[in-house]
Amino acid sequence: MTGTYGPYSIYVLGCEGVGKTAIVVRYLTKRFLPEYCHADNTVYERLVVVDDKPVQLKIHNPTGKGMRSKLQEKSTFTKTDGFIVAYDITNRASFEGAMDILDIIKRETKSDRSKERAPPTILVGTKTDLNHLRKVSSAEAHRCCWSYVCCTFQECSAASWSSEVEQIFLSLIRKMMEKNIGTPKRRRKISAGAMMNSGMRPTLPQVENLRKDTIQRRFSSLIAPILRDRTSSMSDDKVEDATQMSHKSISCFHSESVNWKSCRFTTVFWVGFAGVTVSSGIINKMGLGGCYSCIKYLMFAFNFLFWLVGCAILGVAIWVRVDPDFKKYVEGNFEQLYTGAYILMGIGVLIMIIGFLGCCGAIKESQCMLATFFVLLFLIFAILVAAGVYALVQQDDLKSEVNKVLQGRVADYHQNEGSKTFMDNIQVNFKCCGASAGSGDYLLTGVKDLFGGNKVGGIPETCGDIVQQVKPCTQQMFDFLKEHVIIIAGVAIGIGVVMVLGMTFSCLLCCVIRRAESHTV
Ligand SMILES: Nc1nc2c(ncn2[C@@H]2O[C@H](COP(=O)(O)OP(=O)(O)OP(=O)(O)O)[C@@H](O)[C@H]2O)c(=O)[nH]1
Repeated sequence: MTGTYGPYSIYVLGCEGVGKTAIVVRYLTKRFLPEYCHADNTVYERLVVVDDKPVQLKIHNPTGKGMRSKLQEKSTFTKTDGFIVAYDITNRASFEGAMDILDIIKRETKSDRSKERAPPTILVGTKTDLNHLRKVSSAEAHRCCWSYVCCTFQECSAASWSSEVEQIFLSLIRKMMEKNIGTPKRRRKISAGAMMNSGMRPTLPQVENLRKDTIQRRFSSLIAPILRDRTSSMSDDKVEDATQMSHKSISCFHSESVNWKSCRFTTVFWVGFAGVTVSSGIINKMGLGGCYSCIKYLMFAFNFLFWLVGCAILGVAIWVRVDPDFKKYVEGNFEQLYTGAYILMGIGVLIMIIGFLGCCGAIKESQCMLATFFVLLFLIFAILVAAGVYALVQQDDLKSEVNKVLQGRVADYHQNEGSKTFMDNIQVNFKCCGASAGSGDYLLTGVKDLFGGNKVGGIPETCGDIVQQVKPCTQQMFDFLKEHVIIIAGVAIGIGVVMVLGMTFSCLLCCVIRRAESHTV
């Protein structure tokens, strides 16, 4: 490090509430506080290192209130080396305000300096974590920025990424250094001692005060309702104790030199409190930020898959209904399969509709679509749970129904080719015979002979050997289900979890959208 560059004077300008303080504090402390209280025209002085060179900065952060009149002061432009002009991407008026400020900078700096000496300016779109509420596109801001001398454009979120904010300051500082403002004429080597004497401290008293102020204000507003709530059932002297303790703890922060030892217990308490309140505040103010986008795209991907599954089910159902080979097997024998195909078509279409609502609802951030998605998913979930419970409770009824169907097919086995194919398939696949009495079921079947007697049709070959012949198909089929109950339960739980996740995400997304909308109004 050869010497210190600067001091460079940077003005951070923009309308009220666009997040000027947030980006300055983010750059200087790498932190984001959801609320800031600061005096007008706060100046932060800091020594930073850029590309191995020490650079002294003076960052001016006037409040957005009455920005126009502040810009009438000529000194703002003559003594400034670089500008950051901020607007809130979710607030169009703040963008127009930023354009006005750029106009004023353009006008004022042209009269003071040559074009080449115009101070580097960065137009910054803030709060990109609220992208879903964006009112100013990056392309438009880029276009507008081009018409100003030495103006570049960047976007950032002080709430989410400190690196974006750092990049903004770094590029501005580099530009100021490139322009040689402050070097070598204004460059001076500043020793640590000289720095202390001149009042330029590497620490940040303003930021410390700001943080202390913010914490105090937040604590005061927090403690009031809590104390009110906690003390409502206390005796008078206990109320007095509690009030004194809270005052004592707050006064720890008020005192000029904080005596951490004497405030040990209360400090621990408040630090915990601060953690909870600051993090909940961040979540509230950020509209969930990156997490929100993550849920949004997860929701989209999940529902796109859901939609594809719906398409596949519909496709299979249509194929079952129209395929000529399948028709040969089904017609006259197992017409119920067609009913099944129609049911599958309905399920496929329903899944496609739900997937479509979920996809569009997530991408378009439509509360209406997301709510419909939630209601439909909830209905299906309820129906499936009810059907599952019914199947478990009414197992015996179900068994007798299946048995009836099989007995009908066994009775028809020797007369109807369809019933024969049907039973043969079941008997081969489940290694069983007949419906409820094994091969005995076939002894009662057959066609009447010429003399009117019962002609025994015989036991089908597909009933296999003597061991298989004693296994009735109804029992075998239910045993199969019992053996595979873990897999069936796993699949059912998997489907349930996916549905519950879908419902939770859609609810969460709806809440975030609603909260973010109310946050910007
Ligand atoms: N979601 C989100 N909120 C932000 C961001 N930056 C600032 N805010 C919020 O915007 C509000 C205003 O931020 P400030 O930094 O005080 O804005 P300012 O431009 O300094 O305001 P003035 O000094 O009044 O002109 C605060 O509630 C911040 O929490 C951001 O990147 N994302």
